[in-house]
Amino acid sequence: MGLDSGLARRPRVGLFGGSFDPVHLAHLALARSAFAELDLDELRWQPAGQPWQKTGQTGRVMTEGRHRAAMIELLIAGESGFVLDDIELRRPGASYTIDTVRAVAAAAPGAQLFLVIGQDQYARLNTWNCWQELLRSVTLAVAARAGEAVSAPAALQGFEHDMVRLQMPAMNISSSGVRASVSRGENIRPLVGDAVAEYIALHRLYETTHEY
Ligand SMILES: Nc1ncnc2c1ncn2[C@@H]1O[C@H](COP(=O)(O)OP(=O)(O)OP(=O)(O)O)[C@@H](O)[C@H]1O
Ligand SMILES: O=C(O)c1ccc[n+]([C@@H]2O[C@H](COP(=O)([O-])O)[C@@H](O)[C@H]2O)c1
Repeated sequence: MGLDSGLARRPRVGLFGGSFDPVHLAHLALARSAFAELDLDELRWQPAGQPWQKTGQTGRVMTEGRHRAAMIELLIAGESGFVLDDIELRRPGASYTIDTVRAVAAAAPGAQLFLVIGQDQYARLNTWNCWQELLRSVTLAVAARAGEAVSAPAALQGFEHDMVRLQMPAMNISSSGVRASVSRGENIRPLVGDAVAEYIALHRLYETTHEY
């Protein structure tokens, strides 16, 4: 055993899950903020296969996973430390983050895991599957959303957990807003960047969306 073996730095891995339907520039800003502020070795973008809270009750149909993944690849091309991880697209059934965390932890024992989310998801984290185990397994990294400063929701108060506030200033961009803009024929380049806007136009995504 080497003299400094007890001092080895644990790999710091960020998990960034989302519907990403489509991915947009606030996602990129959030990922960059997390990567820099948390001193991550790697940030994994993990598009959800079946985001059950978005599809379950409403019956909303997600854009095919291959399109959502392709748009992420375009957006993160050239960003060092960012990887597309299709673990949730390959897993059948509802996408539960706890299953992903268990799988990543088993594959990378010793890694410190950071779960990157926006305040809207932090506010409802107690509705997630096995949320208490999840909170014991990761450090949350939370960003403000427009009109929603980072703040622990009442339902989590009294349940100790590690949480880091990200410094990223709130950005008023959402996937639902992008979908609505496309269906109105507006220019979405300022919301998603050129490459993703061109992909959406080429594949004629979101043109016939009726609910956002
Ligand atoms: N503008 C934003 N600022 C901070 N976090 C964001 C922003 N947009 C999305 N996120 C976070 O990114 C993650 C993935 O979000 P998601 O793919 O659902 O995008 P969305 O814009 O919230 O989508 P929708 O409008 O369809 O609900 C979530 O944790 C969400 O809170
Ligand atoms: O694990 C759960 O039960 C759970 C419930 C709601 C959301 N999530 C995850 O949170 C991430 C953001 O979700 P969304 O709906 O904002 O795209 C995405 O990876 C979802 O799979 C996870």
